[in-house]
Amino acid sequence: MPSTSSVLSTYTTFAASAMLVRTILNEVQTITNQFIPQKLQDILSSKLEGLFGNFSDQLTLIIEQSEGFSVNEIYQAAELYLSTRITPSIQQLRVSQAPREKSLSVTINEGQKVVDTFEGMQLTWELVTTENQKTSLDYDSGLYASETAHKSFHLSFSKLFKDKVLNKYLPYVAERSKAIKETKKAIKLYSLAAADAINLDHPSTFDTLAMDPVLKQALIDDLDRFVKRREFYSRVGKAWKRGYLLYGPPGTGKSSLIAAMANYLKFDIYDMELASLRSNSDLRRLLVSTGNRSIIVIEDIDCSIELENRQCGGGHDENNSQVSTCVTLSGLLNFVDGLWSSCGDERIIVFTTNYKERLDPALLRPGRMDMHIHMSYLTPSGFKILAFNYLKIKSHSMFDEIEELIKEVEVTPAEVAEELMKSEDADVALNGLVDFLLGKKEQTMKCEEPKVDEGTQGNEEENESLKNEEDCTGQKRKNVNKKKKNKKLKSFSHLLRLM
Ligand SMILES: Nc1ncnc2c1ncn2[C@@H]1O[C@H](COP(=O)(O)OP(=O)(O)OP(=O)(O)O)[C@@H](O)[C@H]1O
Ligand SMILES: [Mg+2]
Repeated sequence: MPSTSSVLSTYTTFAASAMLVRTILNEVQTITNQFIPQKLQDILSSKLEGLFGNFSDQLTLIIEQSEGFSVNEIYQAAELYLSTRITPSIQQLRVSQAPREKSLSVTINEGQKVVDTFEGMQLTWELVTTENQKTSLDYDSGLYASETAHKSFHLSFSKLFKDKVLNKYLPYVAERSKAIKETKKAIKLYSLAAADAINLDHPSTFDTLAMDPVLKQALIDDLDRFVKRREFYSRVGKAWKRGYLLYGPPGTGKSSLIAAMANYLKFDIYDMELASLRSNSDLRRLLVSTGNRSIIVIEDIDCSIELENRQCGGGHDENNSQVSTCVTLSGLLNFVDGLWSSCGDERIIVFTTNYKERLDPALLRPGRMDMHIHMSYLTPSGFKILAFNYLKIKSHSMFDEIEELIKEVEVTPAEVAEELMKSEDADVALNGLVDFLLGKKEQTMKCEEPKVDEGTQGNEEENESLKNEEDCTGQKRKNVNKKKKNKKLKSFSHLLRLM
């Protein structure tokens, strides 16, 4: 067995020769810079690197922006981390500000190097862009190619530190980026409609949300438990995921609740518009591309699944092979059960619907969605929250009257919010709200007039009464359908963009 000193001396000799080779390479570089055209220089230097590369004491880790279709979490972490490691030696920075972003985002530009130190190691980061990389997407219908610029970070350091970089430094970068993200509060909203994510700038929080206080607390506790239980999930062999089904009439705050959850957890939101996906494989591709610590939202699940019946069908692509043209329920369930479990960590999925009863029982089976949350019409305690949100008042002489009316009529938080926004003067706004509620009560009473007793009334009157009832239910249905129709155009992200 070689003695420690002989190993050391062999290593010293090796390191010395590596340094010598480096010096020679640098010299050659200086000479070639002066006399040889750039193209030839590149070829020569790559050949020389190839010849002597093995002697280099440097190791370079390539961190690609994406691996296949999935995002590379460490790339994203590095990008965020490096934005806090800008040193005076850097000559170019990339600065941007998206329309809804509050602050500038600063990143290093391609070709720029950032030198970082960590526990006695020196590490060099470089952003490298490769243009025109061909990507083939495997849709059910076949392949198609696209040309994209592909980015990667090259992280170089001494070969001696390989283990330390992999086991300590990179986890540190990931941890730091998580912390930076929390302080930046930059929650991203990804959707199919927009190529780039936008910052979620939705003001909804649990404090501003009017919902049953017990249910609200139960949900907050559930979320707290979920994010703390990394070890628990791995110990019991369960994927670290949680599913919520939000159901209730339009305007009761389902979308607002999702924004409140994202703001609370600092999770990004992925808005999946099932209607714009062509097939289950589109869905798979999209899901795999979602990041950790995110909320995946599928709004109006009843409408999305309805699509299956109306629009699903076979078709043929140019190669005459069968293609499916929509996402199916089973595709979705597969994802909830299986694929979902195998991609990533710390994810929440939220389905919303106006009609829980219309959902396929398969979706509601225990275990699929962990919590079913009913967003109901406004309650007196919910009204107090809205009054405080919109008018900054905690009490008012009209509160009792309003609360009584709220108990009698079905009114959504959205309707009340709209009334409260009409004036900054509390008296005016609350008076307007009372008129609105009285109008609603009158309409409800008209619709609920008792049915005539058989035999005591003439047929004509009976028919009139039935007609009246039909009008009311018909009207109710019509209203919901009208809202739904508008909603077809309105995804979660669309809604936020309009705000
Ligand atoms: N529970 C609530 N608390 C506070 N504000 C609410 C609540 N519900 C609705 N609002 C107000 O009404 C607006 C519309 O509500 P939201 O979009 O969250 O309803 P929704 O339940 O998602 O409706 P839909 O079923 O039509 O998608 C919100 O932007 C908010 O201003
Ligand atoms: Mg909604």
